[in-house]
Amino acid sequence: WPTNNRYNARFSKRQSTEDPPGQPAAEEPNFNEEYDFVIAGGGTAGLVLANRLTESGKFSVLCLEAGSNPEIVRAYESPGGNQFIKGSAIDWNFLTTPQPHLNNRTLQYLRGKALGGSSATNGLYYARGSARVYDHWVEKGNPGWGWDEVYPLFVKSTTFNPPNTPELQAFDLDYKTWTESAYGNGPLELGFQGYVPPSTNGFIVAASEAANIPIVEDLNTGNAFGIKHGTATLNERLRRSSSYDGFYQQAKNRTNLRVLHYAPVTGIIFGDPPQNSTSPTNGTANPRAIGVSYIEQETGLVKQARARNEVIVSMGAFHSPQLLMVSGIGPEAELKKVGVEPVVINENVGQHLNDHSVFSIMALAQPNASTTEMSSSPNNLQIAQENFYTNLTGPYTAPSGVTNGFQKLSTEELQQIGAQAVIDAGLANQTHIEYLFESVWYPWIPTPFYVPQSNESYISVTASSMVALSRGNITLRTSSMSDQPYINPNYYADETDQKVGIASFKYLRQILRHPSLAQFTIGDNAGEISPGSAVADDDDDAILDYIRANTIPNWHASGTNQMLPIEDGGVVDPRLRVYGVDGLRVIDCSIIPVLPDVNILASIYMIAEKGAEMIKEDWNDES
Ligand SMILES: Cc1cc2nc3c(=O)[nH]c(=O)nc-3n(C[C@H](O)[C@H](O)[C@H](O)COP(=O)(O)OP(=O)(O)OC[C@H]3O[C@@H](n4cnc5c(N)ncnc54)[C@H](O)[C@@H]3O)c2cc1C
Repeated sequence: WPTNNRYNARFSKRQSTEDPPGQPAAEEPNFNEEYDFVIAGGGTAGLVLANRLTESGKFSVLCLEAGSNPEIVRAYESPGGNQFIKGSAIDWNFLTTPQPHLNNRTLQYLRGKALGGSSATNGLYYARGSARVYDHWVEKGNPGWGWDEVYPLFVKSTTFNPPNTPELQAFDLDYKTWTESAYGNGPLELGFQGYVPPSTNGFIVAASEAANIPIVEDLNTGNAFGIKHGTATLNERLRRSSSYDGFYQQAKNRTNLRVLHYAPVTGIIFGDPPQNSTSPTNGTANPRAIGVSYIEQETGLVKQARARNEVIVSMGAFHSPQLLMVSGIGPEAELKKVGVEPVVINENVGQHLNDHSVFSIMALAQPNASTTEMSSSPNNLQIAQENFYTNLTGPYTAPSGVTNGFQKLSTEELQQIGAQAVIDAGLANQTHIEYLFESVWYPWIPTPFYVPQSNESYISVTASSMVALSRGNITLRTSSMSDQPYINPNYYADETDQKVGIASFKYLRQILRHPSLAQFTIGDNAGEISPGSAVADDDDDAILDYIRANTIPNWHASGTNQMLPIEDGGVVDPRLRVYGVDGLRVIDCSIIPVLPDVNILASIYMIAEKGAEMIKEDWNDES
């Protein structure tokens, strides 16, 4: 990867005798502060790192977060309040580019903008992938990331709260099972949602019988194939446990940790390491990241923070590649487009965006089988909130859906539906489709077939391919971090994704029509109103049209700084170091080389735990 000397020309410290006669000395960064590590982004991964890197006391750490404290949108803490985060001050409110394979629709893309990042705003569902997922990462060129190596880190992050208190025991406990040894005593608290309507258990039985998904004790022990009530990031008072609530609260009073919110990072600074540096990469010819610039929004002042050891970028799948690119690390044409002088050309930065997406079938439901009514009037919401805050009862104690089942298709079935490419990609031996139950109308958009009415109740059954092969990208709008990048997930570009989508639609119908679930619906065809009878069971073209009209993200964007050999599309090596640069790692969802076969939050906690462990090894912290 070619480099140039921009970092030297702009920022290197030079002896005045070395400067050519008559030339001014090179501009030096005016560092305001100095730490061992500077973490750009105080989200899910960023706050795990902030905690782990300061626990022994050996290092000082600055962590910079663009957003606020999440408590400015208090609804973030409650399961029922999840519906009020979308469009609020703790979300980035991104839009994708028009999606060519989804009728050119522009999609809302949610992303947490606060300490805790997306762990403070997400759907609360916690799941580890199949062992095969991580072993696959190793096969792709990432030693050290196999299931046996990463499983202890999944365990380390978490504490499981059994439903032991009188309040939790008052809820229906069917299918709320767990394997005790799968959890440790870490800062991230897990437990079960509270109230769920009876249709939720109906869904579990229906999915197990109609889609051949076994009812299991736990999905977090290396076999993600099965169904039960999901583990949720909730404490025993059913308040959200995010990286802000767990990892940050545990570490915030340490004198060697400084965490700033309202402090957006604007660029990475390159230059020489400090003279007494003991960097493991000291003396290489690579440019070296020595700090970051940021805006301290509360004073309006621009600051530059020096990182004696390393800069760690943890800004998520969209902003992390954007920061690399505006700082000079990225595809040549992309940097040229906005006039950024290259530091390291790497064509892979911002590419290979991989995401899961969802679509649903909606049915008219009996009011007590749905939680739609809770949100249908301010009065109902007030009652639900009061019940939650005073005695931990009622529908506000649960998000509208964290009961998910994961289906594994046989090799024969994959071939029969036209998904040989899934097998070829090494994804045969994992789960293939996630089925989700929502006790409301979901996704929240109307479809071409039905507009949700304020006086009706709904349930939705949702499918998400866990083997999405389509790839999109993140590209620059301008050279400034103040402007959102272009986000193109490119859903359904790959024809195999279309085949898997059609197959999963057919299973959704079978699940909805199964008597265990259909009994809670109103009307013909198990209450199906979207798409309803206009789309016949065997009309694949009409099914695909429906999917194109109804798909939204499942919020698992990843891969834009893949951990892979550089010749295979990589941006970081297996120790999460950016190729061609010293003193710079990326540790967040952007490094994922192959998406897990479940929702990805648990894997981000694991990646951050592993990143912290590797940094401590490299900098001789033996704690
Ligand atoms: C709405 C939603 C629902 C989801 N539901 C689930 C779920 O139920 N289960 C599941 O497993 N996964 C879910 N996910 C996915 C999961 O939460 C994310 O993949 C994960 O939290 C990402 O972690 P991260 O550390 O990579 O990024 P984030 O947690 O997003 O952190 C990135 C941080 O960087 C900050 N940042 C950005 N730019 C700058 C800048 N210039 N300077 C400083 N800071 C900056 C951001 O504000 C943010 O705090 C969901 C995601 C969303 C958005």
